[in-house]
Amino acid sequence: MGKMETSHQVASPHIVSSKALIEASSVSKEYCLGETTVQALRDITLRIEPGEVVAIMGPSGCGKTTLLNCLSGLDSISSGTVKIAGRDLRGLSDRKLTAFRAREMGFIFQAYNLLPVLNGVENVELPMLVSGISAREARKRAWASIERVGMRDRAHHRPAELSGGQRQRFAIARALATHPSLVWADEPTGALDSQTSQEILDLMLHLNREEGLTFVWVTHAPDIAQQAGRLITMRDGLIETDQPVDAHLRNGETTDRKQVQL
Ligand SMILES: Nc1ncnc2c1ncn2[C@@H]1O[C@H](COP(=O)(O)OP(=O)(O)OP(=O)(O)O)[C@@H](O)[C@H]1O
Repeated sequence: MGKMETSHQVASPHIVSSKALIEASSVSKEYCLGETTVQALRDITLRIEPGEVVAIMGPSGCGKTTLLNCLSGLDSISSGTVKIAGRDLRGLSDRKLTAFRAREMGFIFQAYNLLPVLNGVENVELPMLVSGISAREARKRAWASIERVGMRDRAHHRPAELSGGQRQRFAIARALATHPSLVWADEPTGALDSQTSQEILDLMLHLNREEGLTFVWVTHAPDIAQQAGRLITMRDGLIETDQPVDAHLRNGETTDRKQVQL
């Protein structure tokens, strides 16, 4: 499969591809714990277009991370269908799914997930080396990606020598290095102070505007969610609301950033 043809051309919300980037139909997920079954997702149907920034909020345990894991193919679903760029994930073998994910999606986590013994550039290139890209090409792409997040002068530092915001920039560089069209972010600023958190959000929003990258954020924070283009709220494994975020909220024209309520 070639690259998603939507990359780099859909920063404007006015350009809507006829093909959804993410299409979930009646997705359910159950976890079996001995005699007990946890119904983590119940019949979720959802469509996300290329170029969107979507925030998912909801109380602890409502299924946000499970939804992200199931939509991205990190976890299997119990029933339903998930298609990414028209590709049904269940039709892929484990090996093909891993390769598809590595090529087409980036992941950002609250805990950065950088390896402490590697410096910044080595952390960024590692997943590419693992997925079989040549050392020379991986290094080239890693530097290009580090450039995009403004971390060139920190690239030879190990994570312990970096601030939280700088670590997250390297994690974003790692997520972007394969030029995915879609980036999943689970509490991407959860470990950061509010100013650094805003810088990381601004970076992601810039990448969305300038390069058409699609972002799905899982977050607890209303002030982050209201900077997305669309807000999905969940409760008990269900989608409770799904609506655009008002433009005036998104542009920060209000002083009350708590207006997005669960
Ligand atoms: N691997 C697992 N095995 C069993 N149950 C699980 C597993 N992962 C999640 N669950 C359960 O599924 C439900 C949804 O969990 P999930 O982590 O998706 O919630 P969340 O909304 O992301 O929560 P939080 O905001 O606290 O991170 C919870 O009841 C949780 O206990």
